[in-house]
Amino acid sequence: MKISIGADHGGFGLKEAVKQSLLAEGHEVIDHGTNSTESVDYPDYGEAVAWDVVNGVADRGVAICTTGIGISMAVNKVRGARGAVCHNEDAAEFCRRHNKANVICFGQKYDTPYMAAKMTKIFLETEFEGGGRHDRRINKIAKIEGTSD
Ligand SMILES: O=C(CO)[C@H](O)[C@H](O)[C@H](O)COP(=O)(O)O
Repeated sequence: MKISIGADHGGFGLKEAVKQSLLAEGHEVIDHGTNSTESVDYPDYGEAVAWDVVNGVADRGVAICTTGIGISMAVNKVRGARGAVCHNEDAAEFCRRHNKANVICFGQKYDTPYMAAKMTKIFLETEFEGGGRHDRRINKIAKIEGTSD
């Protein structure tokens, strides 16, 4: 798959680790940076990842900051992006199965490289269940933001 990834200075180290795990799994990676621990602004990186996914440049996205919170807020401001902050495997699975998340968000403060790589793998390999109630809810989210899914 083609994966867009981005992080601010607070997520830089974890981004590098997740990027390496993606490459090792044979994925193509679009890396929007940042490329050091020099202070930057997380909305710039969340937005870049979200647009890649929404525009079909990437199949899925990974966005990382210190907590995962700020960058997920930025991701979710882009119409059609569904960013999910995950800190465990169950969340990584269910954000796909029920919520059709297209961007997974991590917090370097909470998520180890091992766990982030594991959650990313689950996120990429799990399909949206679809079906009546899940489609209906995704469509309601799309309606809130003025898009159809
Ligand atoms: O976690 C974040 C946003 O939710 C960011 O990664 C920031 O690093 C965090 O807000 C701390 O900011 P600082 O400029 O690194 O002190």
